[in-house]
Amino acid sequence: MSEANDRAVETVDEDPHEGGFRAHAAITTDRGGPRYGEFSEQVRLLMDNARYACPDDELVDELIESLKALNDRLADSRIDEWHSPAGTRIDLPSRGNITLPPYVVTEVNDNGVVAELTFRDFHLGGNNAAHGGHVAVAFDDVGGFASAVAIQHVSRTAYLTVQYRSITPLNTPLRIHAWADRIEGRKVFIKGTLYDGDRLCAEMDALFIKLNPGQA
Ligand SMILES: CCCCCCCCCCCC(=O)SCCNC(=O)CCNC(=O)[C@H](O)C(C)(C)COP(=O)(O)OP(=O)(O)OC[C@H]1O[C@@H](n2cnc3c(N)ncnc32)[C@H](O)[C@@H]1OP(=O)(O)O
Repeated sequence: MSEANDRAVETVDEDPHEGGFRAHAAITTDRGGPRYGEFSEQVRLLMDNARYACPDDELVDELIESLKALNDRLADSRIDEWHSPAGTRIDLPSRGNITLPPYVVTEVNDNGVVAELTFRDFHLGGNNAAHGGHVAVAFDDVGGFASAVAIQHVSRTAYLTVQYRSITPLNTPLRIHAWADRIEGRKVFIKGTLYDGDRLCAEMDALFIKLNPGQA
């Protein structure tokens, strides 16, 4: 890591370790400012381009210097996970979390959570199709969302299985749906589907456990 990264990590306050139940709900629409979404999009584009790039030596030298400079500037603005915009900006795709495949929630109701999800170049597994791991990541997050909606509490994935039914395309708006199939005490059984139009790409069967107060 760079010097700026070392500095940033040293100055982050120790997390009070409150587990899933935090005193302050991390839901915002303004952290990072009005152009934070554009910033996230540029980062995603960087990841997409890097996935497919084949730079020559001269360009690699140039890019390394540019990226070092960018990373130094970004590292100076690092804060702890609970206060960063990424993961809390509910007005942005995947709450502004660039590590997730971008999805936009279109429905939240008794039937669960529905979202429009697009795997991008960065999510390539092979042969222009999404990597299966990224499909599972999408199910985990939208499934966790559906669990939170069903029990109005934070829960954590105990298991998650994916049935890959057909190829999941990149750069195509897909429909992901997750819902609570049944709830037994702290256990929330979540099911999910991923469709490209009428074609079923994958299905999820998962168990989320409602966290106890203070549970880490
Ligand atoms: C707008 C904002 C949206 C916000 C939306 C945000 C969405 C984000 C979603 C991301 C979710 C994640 O990725 S979470 C990260 C990935 N998951 C993890 O790291 C979890 C690691 N594992 C754990 O922490 C733990 O094992 C837990 C919390 C899952 C369970 O531990 P516990 O709390 O001690 O519970 P425990 O007593 O063991 O189990 C409770 C009951 O569940 C059963 N059980 C527990 N695990 C399993 C299992 N794998 N398979 C079957 N059954 C199980 C037990 O038998 C028991 O049943 P019975 O005897 O009561 O019948």
